[in-house]
Amino acid sequence: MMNLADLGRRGLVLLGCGKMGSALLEGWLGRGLALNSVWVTEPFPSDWLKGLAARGLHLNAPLPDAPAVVLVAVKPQMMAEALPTLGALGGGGTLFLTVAAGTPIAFYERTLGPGTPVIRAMPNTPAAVGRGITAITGNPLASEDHLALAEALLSAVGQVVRLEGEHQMDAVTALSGSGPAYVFHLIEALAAAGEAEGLPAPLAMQLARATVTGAGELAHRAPETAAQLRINVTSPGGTTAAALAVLMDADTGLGPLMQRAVKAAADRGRELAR
Ligand SMILES: NC(=O)C1=CN([C@@H]2O[C@H](COP(=O)(O)OP(=O)(O)OC[C@H]3O[C@@H](n4cnc5c(N)ncnc54)[C@H](OP(=O)(O)O)[C@@H]3O)[C@@H](O)[C@H]2O)C=CC1
Ligand SMILES: O=C(O)[C@@H]1CCC=N1
Repeated sequence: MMNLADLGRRGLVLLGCGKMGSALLEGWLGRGLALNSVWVTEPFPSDWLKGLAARGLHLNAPLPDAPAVVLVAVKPQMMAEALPTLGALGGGGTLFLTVAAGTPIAFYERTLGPGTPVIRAMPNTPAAVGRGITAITGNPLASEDHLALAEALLSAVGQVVRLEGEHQMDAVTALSGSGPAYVFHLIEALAAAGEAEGLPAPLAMQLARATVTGAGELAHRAPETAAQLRINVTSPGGTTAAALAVLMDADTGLGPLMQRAVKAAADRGRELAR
């Protein structure tokens, strides 16, 4: 694991520091990255960022000539406006690590110059509690050292997996990038169903939230497969089996519904890439 303090000499730049940029920065600072080795470009900085700036982080200040890494964490819709401001850093040994959904590596190469190492990463918001999962893939100029550096940076907020190539990125975005939202919606839907069965709203929400987070933690820690954990809950002829008959219906169950949802997200990723 690379020592984040090693980045201090050349510096690390964040272009955009909203939810995802902040989650990553918090993880890095927690692992010993020095505040004065971080430059953040962000039009509307949070109070948290302003507090860090008071303690040495460079906020909306002139950038170093050749930082080790630029993390790009603006929304894809802002990319065409934001990225060209860093054009001077392209092609000069700075690794561009981007978490933006949809925007293809070719866009960065066009904007920053073909000699620029680019790694595209797809994290997710459990990064905020160190339990994210991030998938990465790079252009041909991204060396093994660059990939290892990206892995070291991103492992500060959870697991990291390498993809076979960029062609897998839309599916990954639709599964793990957007996936936490599906789980949060499951909590909402479960609570609403409990209310429909007569429970008061606060109790239904407490039960639903604890059930989803508890089941998630069990899935995280237990050696069994998800299928076995499901079977462990299901008494023959009991209540769970009755619910699963609905949820596992081949036509109207959660399987085909989830396929439609994930396909919609992947299709949107492909649209954003155009
Ligand atoms: N949220 C998620 O679950 C995930 C997000 N991503 C990707 O991460 C990226 C960031 O998303 P997220 O953190 O949620 O979004 P946010 O809107 O929270 O963060 C984006 C930040 O970039 C800032 N910004 C806008 N224009 C510029 C500019 N010209 N220069 C510098 N900064 C600018 C925005 O400022 P302002 O608010 O003032 O406009 C904002 O603070 C996106 O590309 C998204 O696709 C990837 C995986 C998961
Ligand atoms: O909704 C989005 O576009 C981003 C990408 C993955 C999660 N959030």
